[in-house]
Amino acid sequence: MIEAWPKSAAAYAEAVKLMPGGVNSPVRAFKAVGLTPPFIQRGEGAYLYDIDGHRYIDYVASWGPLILGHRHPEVIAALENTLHTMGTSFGAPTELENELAREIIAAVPSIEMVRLVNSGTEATMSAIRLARGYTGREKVVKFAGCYHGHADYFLIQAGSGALTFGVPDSPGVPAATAANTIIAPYNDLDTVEAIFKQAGEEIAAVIVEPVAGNMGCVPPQPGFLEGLRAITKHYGTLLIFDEVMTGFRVAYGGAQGRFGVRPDLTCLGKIIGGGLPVGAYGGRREIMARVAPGGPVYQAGTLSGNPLAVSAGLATLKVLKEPGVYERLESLSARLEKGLKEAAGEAGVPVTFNRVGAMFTAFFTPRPVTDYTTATASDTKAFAAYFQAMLRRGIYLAPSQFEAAFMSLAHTEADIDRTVDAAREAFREIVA
Ligand SMILES: N[C@H](C=O)CCC(=O)O
Repeated sequence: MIEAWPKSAAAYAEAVKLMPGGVNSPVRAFKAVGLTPPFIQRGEGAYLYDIDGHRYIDYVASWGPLILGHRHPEVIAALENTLHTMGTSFGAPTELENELAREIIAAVPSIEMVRLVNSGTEATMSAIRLARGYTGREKVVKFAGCYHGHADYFLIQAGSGALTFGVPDSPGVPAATAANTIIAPYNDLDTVEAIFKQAGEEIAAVIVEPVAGNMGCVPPQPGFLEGLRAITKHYGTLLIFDEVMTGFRVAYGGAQGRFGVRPDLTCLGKIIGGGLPVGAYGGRREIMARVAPGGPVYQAGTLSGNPLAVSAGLATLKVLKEPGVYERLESLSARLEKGLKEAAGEAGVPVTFNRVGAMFTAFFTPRPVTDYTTATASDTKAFAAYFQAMLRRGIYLAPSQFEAAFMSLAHTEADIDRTVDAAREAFREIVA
């Protein structure tokens, strides 16, 4: 049992003087769980080590990219090789970029051409600009609780850190910009149909997380993605899947591979950079051909396609293509799901467990969680108590109820069983 984090507390006290909230991304501040964060010294496999000498079983995985675990030997070898034989960045084409583009196009069913960028936010921003440029329309439909990065027109009923900190509609977003974003409840096709009946000819794109991960993990109801595909096709609107989280995670071909629905554009990030900053957007050739310099829709980036991120991504995808990888992730995740459900049940804690493959969330509510309203009904105080109890037992969860957790290939059955034992105690502690 971990009792104290004196070195982390000192580091955090200094950090808050240097950076807003002491962090470079809000959720890292641990405010929603009533703690200050442990400062990380290093990662190894499924484990994180903090500067106070504690080890944690990590279910954050740097918010998803580290599906192989920390410091995977093949990723490290690829990075070392690139560093020693190539360098860090040229701002000029490399064959490595061709290789990653080929790999993405082969894997993701709807992508015929792809552009690499530096983050998921860049990918979604660029996809929206392209959709607007392609259709000549301005309005965009997004779903309450979905998070597509922090561009102005996405910070409207946004999930993730924005929801965690109670700013799903951020100050600083011009009203005129917000007016072009139309919000619908996730998994609610009737509302989407009604929106299209009213304004269908003005809507450039519907953007959706095909499995929502930024209000906690919320799977699409049967028919939801298919319905979006049919409606958007009917109105000449582009369907954009934000697969920054789900790409190469819920299946090698992402959610579109798993559910068999093809969007017009897809946004990627996280796993395709193997833990380095990356993003990508891609889709049908005739749409992507509108991107500069082939077409008029402008988008650029100094570090886009840099060899380090690309080689870490390629090494990661190479391992993910090995036989049995997704079956292994499924079996580990199912074992954890079963154990946590049993532990919560034994303690009498009402928990709803949502999971798609190796991404999942335990919501502190007895009712099904299918959208923003049902996700935000989760008892965040109970979650915070559970989070603290788990952290003290060496289990590192996302410090917010409104984030998905991630399994990696580095986790073992023993790690899962240790996590379930910790959860059994944690559930008992929070009802005591
Ligand atoms: N849900 C976010 C990204 O996917 C969490 C990362 C962050 O906000 O720092």
